[in-house]
Amino acid sequence: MTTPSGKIIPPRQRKIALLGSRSVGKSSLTVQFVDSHFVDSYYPTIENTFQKVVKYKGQDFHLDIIDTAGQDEFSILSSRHAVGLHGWVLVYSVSSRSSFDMCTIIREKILNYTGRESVPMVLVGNKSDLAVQRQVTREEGAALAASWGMTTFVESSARHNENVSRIFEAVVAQIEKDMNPEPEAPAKSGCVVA
Ligand SMILES: Nc1nc2c(ncn2[C@@H]2O[C@H](COP(=O)(O)OP(=O)(O)OP(=O)(O)O)[C@@H](O)[C@H]2O)c(=O)[nH]1
Repeated sequence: MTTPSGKIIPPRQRKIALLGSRSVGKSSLTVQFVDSHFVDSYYPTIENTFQKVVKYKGQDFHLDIIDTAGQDEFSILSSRHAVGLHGWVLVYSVSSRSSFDMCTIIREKILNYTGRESVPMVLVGNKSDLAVQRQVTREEGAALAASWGMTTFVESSARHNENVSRIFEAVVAQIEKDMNPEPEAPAKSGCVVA
């Protein structure tokens, strides 16, 4: 990419991790985003890294997307999933109350590792197509995201490719905001719900 004056703008490298309980759809969201298809079968992930180039505000971003193993309350979050990363996607399934509760635990661990009060992060309620099995309302998801000061909350369906790219756009936007804060911008309250 070049500026109007011909100067080459190098792509920005950004590292993002998807974290959440087992079987919430972390791999499915990643594969849908990177390879545009849905995998119906379930293979527990150990860890995979995917690459994709996205454009945000005219700038190319090379994303390293780390699809992590599902967490439970006893798993020890690896420092590799907290330190040296730029952004995080916390995923739960709207059909699993325990996976929703797990997001709070994982967020605490990330904040502890990074020593920060907030980090670029997007909360995602996946499997929004499972209407009958729903255990967590959209309002509860949005309220949790807002209580953490997040500006975006996304409900997605990897199965139907709904709001999948929005998740990654939102996390890139959060990262850029975090790295280039606008001191003059008036503080906005509220959370955009997708
Ligand atoms: N109905 C529905 N099923 C989904 C959706 N996303 C994932 N699944 C299914 O849920 C199961 C688990 O999906 P994965 O993507 O493997 O979940 P994961 O979070 O990566 O699982 P771990 O590797 O154990 O952490 C698979 O059978 C998927 O087909 C979705 O949006 N809707």
